[in-house]
Amino acid sequence: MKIVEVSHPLIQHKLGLMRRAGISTKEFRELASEVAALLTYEATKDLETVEERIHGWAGPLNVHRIKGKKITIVPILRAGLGMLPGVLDMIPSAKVSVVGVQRDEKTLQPIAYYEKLSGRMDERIALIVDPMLATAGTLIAAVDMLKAAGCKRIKGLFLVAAPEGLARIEAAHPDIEIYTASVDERLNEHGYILPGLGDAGDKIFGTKQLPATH
Ligand SMILES: O=P(O)(O)OC[C@H]1O[C@H](OP(=O)(O)OP(=O)(O)O)[C@H](O)[C@@H]1O
Ligand SMILES: O=c1cc[nH]c(=O)[nH]1
Ligand SMILES: [Mg+2]
Repeated sequence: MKIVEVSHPLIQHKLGLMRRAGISTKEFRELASEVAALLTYEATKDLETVEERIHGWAGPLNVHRIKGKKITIVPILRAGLGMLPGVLDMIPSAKVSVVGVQRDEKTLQPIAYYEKLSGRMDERIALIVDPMLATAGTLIAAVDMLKAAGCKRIKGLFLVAAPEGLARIEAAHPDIEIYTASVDERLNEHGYILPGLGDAGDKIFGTKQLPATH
């Protein structure tokens, strides 16, 4: 399976900022989107283009445009929405297919609860976006949905991935490609990535439950 850990200095710098304890919702959100844009640049390097003859300011010339039905971005609710603006900045005309999968906090099993896909999924490249690839239960459920809809070419963009999850997705769906800003050390006993980012969804949406002060 193609796994690309994108070690560009800009990505590493921004990911380092995201790892600080106490980061604000605003800053985490901005950085998630910025890293997503940079991961998109890397993940779309191999897109095929076709030549087209146009009239330029100094006369006719050949230019390149992306071939075929192009891309559908697939944010996994909720946290994947935090990466969507950055991906759309790079591919403004992309269709968006929304998938809802939530991990049961006790069993860590994925629960699929929503699906609204673009048309002609069989002709599109799907770019799944989700900040965290932990046990990979969520990703496997999302890829199952996309393949059931006819999707043949799937890439996943993650801010951070755990080695355990990468091994599981490779066993389940070796034909997809993974792009991540970091392959971290491991999962803890609650299925959180270490050193990781903590709960990415809570940080993007500002829903972190603070301990009671009385
Ligand atoms: O690889 P896994 O072990 O399945 O875990 C990763 C999933 O967990 C988080 O979502 P969460 O279930 O917290 O939902 P949320 O986005 O609504 O917060 C994260 O955004 C991934 O979707
Ligand atoms: O570390 C993790 C694992 C799953 N979901 C998160 O938000 N963070
Ligand atoms: Mg969450």
